[in-house]
Formats: sequence, C-alpha cells, structure tokens
Amino acid sequence: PLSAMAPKKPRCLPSLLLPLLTLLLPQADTRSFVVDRDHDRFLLDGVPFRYVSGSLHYFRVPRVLWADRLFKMRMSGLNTVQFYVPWNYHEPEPGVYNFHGSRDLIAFLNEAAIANLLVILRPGPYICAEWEMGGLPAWLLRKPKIHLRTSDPDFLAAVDSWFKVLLPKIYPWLYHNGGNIISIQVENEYGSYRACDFSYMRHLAGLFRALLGDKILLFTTDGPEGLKCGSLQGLYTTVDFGPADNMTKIFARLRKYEPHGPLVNSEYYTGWLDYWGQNHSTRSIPSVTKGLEKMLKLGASVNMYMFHGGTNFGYWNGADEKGRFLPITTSYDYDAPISEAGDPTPKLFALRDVISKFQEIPLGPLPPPSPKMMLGPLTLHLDGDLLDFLNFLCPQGPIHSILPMTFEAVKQDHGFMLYRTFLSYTVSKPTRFWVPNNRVHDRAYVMVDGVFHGVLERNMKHKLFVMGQVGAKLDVLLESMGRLSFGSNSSDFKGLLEPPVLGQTVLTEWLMFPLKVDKLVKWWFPLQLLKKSRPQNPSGPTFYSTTFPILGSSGDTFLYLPGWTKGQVWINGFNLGRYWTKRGPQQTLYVPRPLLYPRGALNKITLLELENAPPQPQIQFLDRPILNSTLHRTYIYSLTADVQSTPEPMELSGH
Ligand SMILES: CCCC/N=C1\SC[C@@H]2[C@H](O)[C@H](O)[C@@H](O)CN12
Repeated sequence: PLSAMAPKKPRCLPSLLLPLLTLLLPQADTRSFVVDRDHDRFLLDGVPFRYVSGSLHYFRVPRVLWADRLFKMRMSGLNTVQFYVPWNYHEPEPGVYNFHGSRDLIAFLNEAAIANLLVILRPGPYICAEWEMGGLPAWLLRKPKIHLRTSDPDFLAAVDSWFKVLLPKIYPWLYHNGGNIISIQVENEYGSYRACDFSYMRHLAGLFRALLGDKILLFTTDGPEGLKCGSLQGLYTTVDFGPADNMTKIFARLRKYEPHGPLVNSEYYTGWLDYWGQNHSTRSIPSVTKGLEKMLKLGASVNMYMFHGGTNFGYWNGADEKGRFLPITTSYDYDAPISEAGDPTPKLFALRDVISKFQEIPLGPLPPPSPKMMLGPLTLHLDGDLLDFLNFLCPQGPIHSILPMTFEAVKQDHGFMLYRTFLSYTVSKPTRFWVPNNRVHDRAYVMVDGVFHGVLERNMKHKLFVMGQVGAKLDVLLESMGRLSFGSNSSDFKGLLEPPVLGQTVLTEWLMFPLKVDKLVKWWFPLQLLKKSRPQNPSGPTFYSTTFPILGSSGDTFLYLPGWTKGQVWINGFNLGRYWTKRGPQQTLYVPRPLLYPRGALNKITLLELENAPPQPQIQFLDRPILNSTLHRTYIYSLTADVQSTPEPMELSGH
C-alpha cells in the first residue's frame, strides 16, 4: 500500500540513485506515529505532528465518488481522514462477508493514500453514526436475550469472529507497516452506554493488541460526561464536542484522564443530524470556525465530524430515542463543509482559511460544484398494490404462528414484512384496531381485504377503526424505520412485538410474509404485467414506476416528490432510500449522476408509496436539494400526550 505521507518513489530512477533515495525515504521500520507526553504532542516519524482531520463515511458515498470527495478534503487543507467501519455493512449474515464494490474498505484506504491523507480508523464494533443499529448486525438479535456492547459471551463470540476477519485485513495498512492508518478507536462513546462494562472494554483492547500488535496507537472517544466509563488504561483518551460547548471546561476534564499528551477532539461538530418530522439542523460558519481556530491555537489535533456527510441509502439510517422514536433522514448532509452532493460550501472555504493560519494548504483551486440536472415532471404509471405481488415478494410462502413474530425471529433484517390474519367473526361497526404498549416497531399499514384503512406508528396515539365480514383478510404491512443507533438501553426489535387487539379481542393465528422488495424491484420483468387484473385501490402500499431517457447532458440531481406521502425509491434497481414528503424536513433525495444511464439508454424509477399518491402521480428532478422544509407544527406526539392537546396536523411550507 502507498504511504500517505512518505514522498512517492519516483519511477524509472537511474539505478545508482535509488539506493541513495531509499536512505532518505522513511522506511517501514523507521515509520512511527506516537504520543510525545513530554511535549503534549504527536510525533510522526519522530517529527512533531498535529492532525487536522475530517470524517467521511465510505458507506454513505458510491465508490466511484470516493476519490473526488477525498481530493476535495485534501485540497481543503486536511492531512487526515477519519471513518468508521460498520460491521453490519460487511457481515450481512453470520460468517458471510462482503468487501466488494462500495464495501471495498481496502480500496477506500488506497484512495485515501492516493489523496495523500493519513487515516484514523474507527472499527467499533459499535459505531453509532446515525447508522442502522449503530453498525451492529441485526442478526445478533436472533438471540433475543443477548446483551449488546457487554462481555456477554454470545456478543463477544460474534465480535471476536468479526474482528478476526477485519483486523488482519487492515494490519498491512498500519502506518508503521508502510500504510496510512495512524490510530484506531476502540468502541465508540462507550461512556454514554448504561453498561459501563470494563471487562468488555478490556476484552476489546486485548483483541486489538493481539491482532494489530503493540505499535499502533489505540484510543477512545467520549463526550465529556462519558469519560469515566468510556476511557481505559492503555488507550489514549479523547473527547468530542461542538462549537457551542465550553472547550476550556471540557479539555480541563480531559486532562484528568490524560494529564499529558496532545489534546484531541475526535468529533468537532461542523453541523448536525436530521430526524424525520423535526426541523433541519445547521451550525453557523462563525461558530464552527471560531471553535476550530481556538483548538488549533491550543495545539490540539482535531477531527471535524462531518466533513462530508453523504447519504443513508437503502434502509441504512439509524434512529434516536428522545422520549419518542426519531428515525434519521435519508440525507446525511449534516450541513457539512462538503455538501451531500459533494460540492464545496462557504463553510469549507471558511475552515480552509482557518487551517491555512496553522499549516500549509495544498496549492490550487477546489473543484467547482458538479454539474446539476433538471428533468420532468415525469408521470408514473401504477404497477399495482403491494398485495398483488405477494407471491413474488415472498416466494417461499408465509410462516405461521399463533402470535406475531418479530423481523429478527424470521431473519428479516430490514425493510418490510406483511402480517396476515382472518376475521373470525363479522365486525359490523367501526371497531378500534390497536397494538398495546406501543409495540408497533415502527409503522404499520393496515388493510382489510386489500382496502387501506390507515397507519399505526410507534410512539403515536393514532386511532384506527376497521370493519369486515367473517373470514375477511386483515393485513398489516410492517415497516422497519431503522434500528436505534444511540441511547438505546435495550435491543430495538422490529415488527409487531405484541398481538394486535380488535375492540377487546386479542388477535391470534398469524401468517408472516418476509418481503424481498429489493429483489422484486430489480427484476427486469415489468411489474404491472404480474398483477391480477382487478380495480386498484386509491391508497395504501402501491408500486409506481416509469422509464425515462436523459436527452441533454447528465449531472447530479435531486428527486422531488410533491404530493406523495411516504415510501421507498429505487433508480435502476439501486435503493435510493426513504422519502417522507408529508413529514419533512427533507423534500428531495440526492441522485448521484453515476446512478443514471447516459443519453439514449432508458432509466427506470420505481416507487413503493405506502400511504397516498397524489392525484397526478408525477415526480421531478431538481437541480438543488430541499432539506429544510419548515415544519409549522408536526404530527409528532408522544404516547403519554393527551390526544386532545395535540397540535393541528403539520403543514409544510413550500420553498
Ligand atoms: C448528545 C449527543 C450524543 C450522541 N453522540 C453523537 S450524535 C452525532 C455523533 C455521531 O452519532 C457519532 O457517531 C457519535 O460518536 C457522537 N455523536
């Protein structure tokens, strides 16, 4: 692997010069990155070194765009890139590993080296990151009593097995071995987790040492309140905080754990995350640049979280729990210096100016924003109700159980599962259908004989009433909105976690259909030819699609779905992510140009609308994002709120 900092060996040197040059180059045996406690600094190859780093998550950026983003980070004056390794992204099933394509971690390390960036690696096993289950694989929950992030033997066995695959892969990339990885984080903000299990942290530290040797710098990161349970003897202690926090107080608290050595902020927040149904988060440029300058003046090493946020494609978003369940949006723009579409922002140039006061900035301009494309409006045709395709979505047929089973119990990790039962008596008047104790995880779309009746949602007190003849099909489509990635003191199982109740009758005898929606959407066969010819419902889970060519010049674009409610989008079979136009604040989905076929070829877009499509099922592609639809009021009310006091439904302001 290429070393990020050693000068590149020039090619075809006269043979007599090569030995001399080799003497000048830092070789693997003289390469080092260490803490100099006598002078409160890092040393790189024996020379004082301070990293100015930025976070970029390869798992949130298509591989073909990695080099572009890393180059822009280097040109911004950064000398290091920090990123997580999500366990669930690479081990989809126990013992099944995927390091190909946009999961090719080694290729990303090499791209960082080519961009002349050192690497701070954060392999977890838990990473938080607003990522599904904080990076832990959902299949861990197939053992329902497992205690995540503790010395639970089942959890440690899975962790050991994973790290015995991952860590040997990165060993050659450690800086002292000739690579660009200068330090590695153990766990993530462990001090914020209730367990405070030092046996677990010691196990991880021992495992990392056993597999990576004793030269690599291992560290921990915690918020200021988490240092007690998050730090560990032998691991360098670092903190995270943002522009509004009291840096003096926090660094003073850090000094109680690291009396000597460089001050490090491993996550200096340049922006913040967004939740569906909440306002878009931003951090002002003056506040962010002021904090960075103050830290650099102190001689601290800093990683800016995020420098480029990217996108939660597919079902990969995580969620928080702050009195209620708050799923993270598809966009992870994070109001970061490099926008979700990879464009330098004013915040980047302002930060670059600050960095230039402390270290050399690469000469040359930042690339301009990428070309953007507008298209449409396009009219989609209705392919059919989701129920029309049940045999194709669940070819192996349903699983029967007296009580409903969770996603994890049937080994469905993400997406959707249909729960079906039959009315054992005629319900002749509107009767409440509900799930006790808020055990809908996370959204349930209710149909009676295929007719959509409404939605039940986690942490919501929706009232839903149904009627039907004896023997009528009662279908409940469950959607997982992403597992808790932070703050969870319990495992976030998905599905109907308790049997629903109709009136006063607990409903039993269920069929579970795990749905392979992504497989069906990828099918070349036009969906509408598969459906039974019957009148379609005006609402409820329904597939729409169309094909379209790009006639003019192509470019990045932003899918806009005015009038649609909530659903999932695929472009040319790629799962672009969730949309929730009705709830916001995100109104558009970023479509990277490489996903689109160039002139002449037909592109295909497929929507699974879960509630209600607009009268005219049209979509557009805009040349700019809409991430901050102002929410006057929201539907969000917690389980304990009195329904009567709930504010009026939200209206989205236009832009
Ligand atoms: C008060 C915030 C505590 C949760 N920590 C957060 S929210 C945004 C970031 C990312 O999740 C990051 O992965 C965490 O390590 C720290 N952090």
